[in-house]
Order: sequence, then structure tokens, then C-alpha cells
Amino acid sequence: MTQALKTFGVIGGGAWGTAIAQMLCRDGQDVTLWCLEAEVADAINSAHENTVFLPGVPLKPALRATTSLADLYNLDALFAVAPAQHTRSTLAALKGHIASGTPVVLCSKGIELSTGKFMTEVLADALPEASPAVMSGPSFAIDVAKGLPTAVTLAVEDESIGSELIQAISTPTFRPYLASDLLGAEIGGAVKNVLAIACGIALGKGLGRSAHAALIARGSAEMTRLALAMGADRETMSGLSGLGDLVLTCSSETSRNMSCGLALGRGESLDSILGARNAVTEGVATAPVLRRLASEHDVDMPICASVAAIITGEISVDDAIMTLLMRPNKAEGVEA
Ligand SMILES: NC(=O)c1ccc[n+]([C@@H]2O[C@H](COP(=O)([O-])OP(=O)(O)OC[C@H]3O[C@@H](n4cnc5c(N)ncnc54)[C@H](O)[C@@H]3O)[C@@H](O)[C@H]2O)c1
Ligand SMILES: O=P(O)(O)OC[C@H](O)CO
Repeated sequence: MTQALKTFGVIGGGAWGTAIAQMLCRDGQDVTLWCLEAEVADAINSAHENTVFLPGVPLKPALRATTSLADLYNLDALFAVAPAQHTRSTLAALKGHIASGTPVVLCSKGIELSTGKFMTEVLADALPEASPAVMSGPSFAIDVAKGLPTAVTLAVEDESIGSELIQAISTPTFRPYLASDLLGAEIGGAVKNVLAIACGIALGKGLGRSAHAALIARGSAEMTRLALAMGADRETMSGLSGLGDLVLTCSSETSRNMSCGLALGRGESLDSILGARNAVTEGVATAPVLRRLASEHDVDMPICASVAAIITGEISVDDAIMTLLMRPNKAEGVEA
């Protein structure tokens, strides 16, 4: 089979965009990574290292970085990896400069706060001529950049584009599994970040591993409930982009979302936690908009709603825990 996709643009020089660019960069594939910050692009081009967002990982010398989105015009495929709140503006800058049907692989995990839209909806607004795909699953940037084994969901609308993307991105250590449920993959990626904050809070408060496991299981039920109400597939929720990412993020202290929750549980303020880090914590923006979305779909998501209330300052951590524990007993199951 001849290689259909040869030129790739990656939008976003954070940790994940850099890891994806590194993974794509191989013989016969030309990769350009757009970075917002000139110092990031300079460090990648001169020292072959993203010293700001992915320090300590040697990058392939063939990987080129730029600060001009014009360098991503008319490429064979794009990977959108800016934080969710900046996805619209970065995609819109490419309007009129992609061929109809160009695959755009959405890799950010979040919901747009101002509109309540998932990234596929943002893409449809900004670049309706693109062919959408969602790549999501348990994958820390550092693991992928180092070539450690990773498996993700690659959900595509167009099966033939899916095969071309698989050919371009898969390696023995990076294993994409093809799927067709884009919305389900997006729901999993966005909701798990909020649940990881909840799990962090519980552990930071010293509530123990039993409470932690209960939050993962009941959080999974919330995620599935929303997915079913919005028309996504139940199966996606038990796959890599659902359960897989939920388990990784909710059990890793290196996760930005879980570590944010841990610090909240130990009594730190949200402002001081976010102020001390140079990395996006998607669950913080997602929690309030997810609560709104759940209410619009008449879906009960008490754990996610509690995280939203803590983040917006409506309730203290202690009161949120008490409120969750005082809920009436009910039958187990997604519908409950
Ligand atoms: N880091 C991971 O392991 C990982 C894995 C899977 C998915 N993701 C997702 O990828 C997305 C990006 O996360 P990351 O870890 O690469 O970011 P990061 O935390 O490493 O870096 C922050 C990024 O935000 C960018 N940014 C800040 N302001 C911006 C603006 N106004 N316009 C455009 N970009 C702006 C910065 O340039 C930088 O690239 C998130 O949605 C995240 O959930 C991350
Ligand atoms: O560090 P986090 O919490 O943003 O999680 C990173 C990835 O989404 C894990 O799959």
C-alpha cells in the first residue's frame, strides 16, 4: 500500500503536541509543529528539545517547529492539540488553507466553556471542510515521546481516512484502535479529567483507597449515563478512551488533573495550584460546562457537579464530600 499522507501539521507545542509530532516524525513523513511561544520553537529547532513543556526528552532532529500557522497551510493531515479553550482560534486561522476532506485529528480533551461544544463541533464551525477524527485514550505525553507502549482510540467518520491515518501513526509501541464513535471518545476524554480531580481530592483528604475506587466506578457510571443520553455508544465507555483513560488519569499523581485534586484535598487554593504550574489542567474549565451540559440533558452527574461546585467556589471540599455521602441509597447501575 502506498503512503497517502506525507505532510503533517501539529497545532500546539505543549507536551502532548510535541509527543505526537515526535511519534509522527519518521522516514517519508514530514512534520511541522506549530508553537505559540517563540522560545519553544527555537529550542526545538536548535537544541531538539522542548525545554518548556517536555524537558529532558531528546527530539528527532527532523522535527521542525514554527510560530507561523501559515507553515501549516495545505498539508495532508493536521493534529489539533491546543488546549480545548484555544482550539477554535487556532483552527480558524487555517480557514481557506486546507483542501476539502483534509483529516483533522482532534487530540485535546475538553469542552469549550463559552459554547458547551465538544471539539468536533468546534471543528465543524471553524473548518467545516475538514474530515474529523478524534484520538483519545490513556497516554501521557512523556510515555509516548519516549516510545513506551501506548494504545489509543482513533475514532473517524471516514473509514478510508482512518486506514490512512493508522498507517501514518501506528508503530509497534503506539497502537491506535479504529472506532467510529467520535462523540463517545470525546466524552470519555473530557469527563475523566473532572473525575480525576474528584479522585485526587478524596486521596488528598485522606479518605482512602476504597473511596477512590468507588469514585472511579460511580464516575464511570456518570460518564456512561451522559454518553447514552447524548447518543454515544456504551461500548466506547468501556474502551481505551473511556475506562482506559479514566483508570490512568484517576490513579496517577503525575496527571495534572489528579494532582490538582490532591492539592485541593490537602487544603491548597485553586488559584495557588494553577498559578504554580505551567501546564493546562483541562478538568478545571470542563467541570462547570460539563455540569451545565448534564443538566441540559437531564443527566444526574453528582460527582462531576460536586467538582464544578468546588472549582467555582460555591461549596467547600468538606461540604461537597458530606453532600455526596448523604445522598439517598439507590440501586447500582448506570441508570440509577
Ligand atoms: N500532556 C499529556 O500527557 C496529554 C495527553 C493527552 C491529551 N492531552 C491533551 O492535550 C491538550 C494540550 O495539552 P498539553 O499537555 O500538550 O499542554 P501543556 O500543558 O503541555 O502546555 C500548554 C499549551 O497551551 C498552549 N497555549 C496557551 N495559551 C494558548 C493560546 N492562547 N493559544 C493557543 N495555545 C495556547 C501553550 O502554547 C502550550 O502548548 C489538552 O487538551 C490535554 O488534555 C495531554
Ligand atoms: O495530565 P492530565 O491529567 O492532563 O492527563 C493526561 C492524559 O490525558 C492522560 O491520558
